[in-house]
Amino acid sequence: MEILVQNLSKKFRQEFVIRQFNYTFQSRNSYAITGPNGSGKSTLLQLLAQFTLPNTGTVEMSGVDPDLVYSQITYAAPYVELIEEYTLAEHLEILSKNNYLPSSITLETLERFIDLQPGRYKLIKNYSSGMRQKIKLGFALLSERPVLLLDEPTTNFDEQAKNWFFERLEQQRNKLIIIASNESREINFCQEKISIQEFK
Ligand SMILES: Nc1ncnc2c1ncn2[C@@H]1O[C@H](COP(=O)(O)OP(=O)(O)OP(=O)(O)O)[C@@H](O)[C@H]1O
Repeated sequence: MEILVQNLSKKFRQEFVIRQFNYTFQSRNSYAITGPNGSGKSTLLQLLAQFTLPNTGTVEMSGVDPDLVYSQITYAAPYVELIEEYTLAEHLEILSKNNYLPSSITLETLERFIDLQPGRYKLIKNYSSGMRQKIKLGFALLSERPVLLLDEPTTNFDEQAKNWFFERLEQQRNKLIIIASNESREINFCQEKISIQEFK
């Protein structure tokens, strides 16, 4: 499977954030999107996930209906929020119903995977920011969708949480992984490096 991106451009007001981005992303490969703050890394991930529309260009996924590209993608980012007033179990129920997570994932599996103490009735807003980040990443890593988009995944993580994340990410090398980052360990995990500055 591959993602073919052709002539992708995005501007906000009159300013191009990304201009003429052409690239082919391959399954079983990993890509770091790098660039300074405000250079367009998150915008590129959002374009790939079809969260936002481009001004020009296309994103095609081999063998997938163009309107269903999003259904092949998992996406974890600081701005993709959990629902504060819901519990972990309620999130799990929604994500299973939407086929984001396999129905075989139980609350116990999830809590074990993300190393959390059982808390059936604990609301998301009562978890720390690092734990919430772990929950988001846990959902993305437990999904069986073939494309994994991660925006600054280990921001706010301590060393132990970073180790937790990279051990599990290593087991996902069969997916197509794209990480927007300026953090050396995240960049070094990836086989390919793409500087967003080349597409201005
Ligand atoms: N919805 C929007 N409306 C207007 N401008 C936007 C919008 N989204 C992003 N931008 C602008 O586009 C530019 C790129 O933002 P983006 O968040 O993609 O950068 P980034 O490289 O991910 O930054 P960071 O490293 O700080 O997370 C910025 O100048 C930002 O202000």
